[in-house]
Amino acid sequence: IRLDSSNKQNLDALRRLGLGNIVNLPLYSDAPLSHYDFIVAGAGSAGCTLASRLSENPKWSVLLIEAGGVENWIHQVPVLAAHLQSTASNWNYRSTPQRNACWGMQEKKCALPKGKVLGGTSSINYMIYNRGNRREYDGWAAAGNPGWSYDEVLPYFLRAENAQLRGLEHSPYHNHSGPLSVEDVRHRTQIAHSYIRAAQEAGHSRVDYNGETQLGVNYVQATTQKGRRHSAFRAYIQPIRASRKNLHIVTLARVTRVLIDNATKTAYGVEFTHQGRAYRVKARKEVILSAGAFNSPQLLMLSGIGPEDNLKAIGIPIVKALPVGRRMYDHMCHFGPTFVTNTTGQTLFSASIGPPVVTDFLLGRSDTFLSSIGGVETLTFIKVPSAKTAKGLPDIELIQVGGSLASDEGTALTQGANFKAEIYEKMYKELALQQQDHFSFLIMDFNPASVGRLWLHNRNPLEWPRIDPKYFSVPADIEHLLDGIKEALRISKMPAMQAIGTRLLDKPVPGCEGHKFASDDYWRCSIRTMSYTLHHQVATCRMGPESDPTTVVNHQLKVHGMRRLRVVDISIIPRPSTGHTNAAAIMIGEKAADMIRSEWS
Ligand SMILES: Cc1cc2nc3c(=O)[nH]c(=O)nc-3n(C[C@H](O)[C@H](O)[C@H](O)COP(=O)(O)OP(=O)(O)OC[C@H]3O[C@@H](n4cnc5c(N)ncnc54)[C@H](O)[C@@H]3O)c2cc1C
Repeated sequence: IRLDSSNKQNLDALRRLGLGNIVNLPLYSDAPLSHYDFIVAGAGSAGCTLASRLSENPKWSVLLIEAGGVENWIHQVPVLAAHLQSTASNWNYRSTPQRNACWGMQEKKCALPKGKVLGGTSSINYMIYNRGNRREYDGWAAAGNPGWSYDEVLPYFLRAENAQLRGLEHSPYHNHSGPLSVEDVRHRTQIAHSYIRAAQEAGHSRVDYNGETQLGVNYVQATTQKGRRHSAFRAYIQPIRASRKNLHIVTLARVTRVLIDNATKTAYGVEFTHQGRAYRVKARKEVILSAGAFNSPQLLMLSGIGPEDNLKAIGIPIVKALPVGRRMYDHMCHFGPTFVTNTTGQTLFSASIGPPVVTDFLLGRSDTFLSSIGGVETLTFIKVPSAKTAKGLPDIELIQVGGSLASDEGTALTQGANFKAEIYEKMYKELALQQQDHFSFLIMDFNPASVGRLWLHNRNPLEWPRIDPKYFSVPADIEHLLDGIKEALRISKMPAMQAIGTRLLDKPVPGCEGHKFASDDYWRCSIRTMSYTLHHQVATCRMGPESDPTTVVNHQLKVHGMRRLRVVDISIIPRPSTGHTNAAAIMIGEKAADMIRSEWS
């Protein structure tokens, strides 16, 4: 951004970046040199982790390039998670119009937010800390990825973690000395306590879902520190920024291409734009793409590495034909059902955030409702009759949230998800007007059969790739969510929930009024309408052996057929995961740092 007062667009961009961000920017914008040992493109969950670990070696120089700015204090207030989606810290992607999903969204386009800030998506996410199931990682290893079994990745989850979790002080599944703070959420509603009891009455055991067994229920674990967001930036970059002279960081800089010697298929640098100037910086050792599940594949394709037909169609010369972006999995959810209760003052409405709460939060109290991670309170991992996953592997997660679109009166959550205004108006507005206590579920499918894809529609590096997740293109995915909804309804009828007068919100979903309310067909319609992704897109640069024609990188995360080029972020995850993806991205950054260290030391 050039500070040109006559340029309205620039001023608008500055306004959206916010004052705190502008104040921080000079601290995180080094003048780039011509050469570094390692160049990391993208400073998100994985990129911050990797750059921080690589620069621990004082003999290595590392350049970290980030398209966005720097976090400010708003990012640190957990309850404001949804609001960050309407700031410049969000790339604000949209899917192509969906045939089978997102009917409740404007133009049937699902919102696909991604973090555009130092810290990446860890700086705008909902802070749920969840690693995934042992069987999942063992499956990665069995598919030709040595080194990625659960026993081999667990040390990297642990290396990252600084857990402050009550009752788990001596668990072998938690570490207390890593950079990333993981805590209990101190603010808990009476509804959450009742729900935990009810889930147990319904037969779900109380578990540490990051421990030995995942199936069961518990309060959420969060990547917060004393009740404030602890992003990859806060954990890995901020603490070492002043002392680590061999780590250079350039913010508001957009990588546009990897420089490749076509004869030897060797990556030797990157091109990027920064403050209106184009730069070429060279890497003595490696170029590493950590630009996330949409932008790492975009950068590969812009550099001539991708599907032949796509690149030919837009006139990019082929360096290496690979199925980049040809697969994309995601965790689609159903937003709802919502239940009202006869409690009072338990559900957070943004209108009730007054000066005393803000003062308490600023003074360091971590149990005010500003520390609530966007309202998420408990997680239940279940197996449903329609899914056919292996024994012990959950297929559905019930994410219980204090509130709904009513919590912020139809503003940030509604806009962030691209919901049509009528969804709030017809279903939720009355709850907001009456300040009626209530809670909702997000029912999430861990193992969807629908496979999406991503491609380039032109050569402009500043334009979005096209993203078609093809949600619910396999009808069985709807049946899994329907089973999940039925389980949520069953738990709502347990004595502990009935003791607080829990009843289903009976306002029909707009567009589904033709079906008998709460019948299976009504829920199927609701699933297609209130489709809400949890933004866990993976596999766009899928990891696997070169003999597998669906893969892009090998088990060392090196791009097949290329030299000195790796991808280190969640785009390498080979199949839909059984966890939320931030912890996995950080684990991937930690593990990649070890692999690179052992290769170059
Ligand atoms: C709204 C939301 C809520 C979520 N909630 C949770 C949650 O509660 N728990 C959880 O575990 N997961 C959650 N996730 C998912 C999780 O946060 C992400 O999967 C994870 O952070 C991805 O890490 P990454 O390193 O792969 O990519 P990112 O963190 O997205 O990092 C990519 C970085 O690269 C930068 N970049 C991209 N292109 C360029 C370029 N051309 N030049 C320079 N820089 C570039 C981006 O700006 C970004 O900073 C959520 C995601 C979203 C969107």
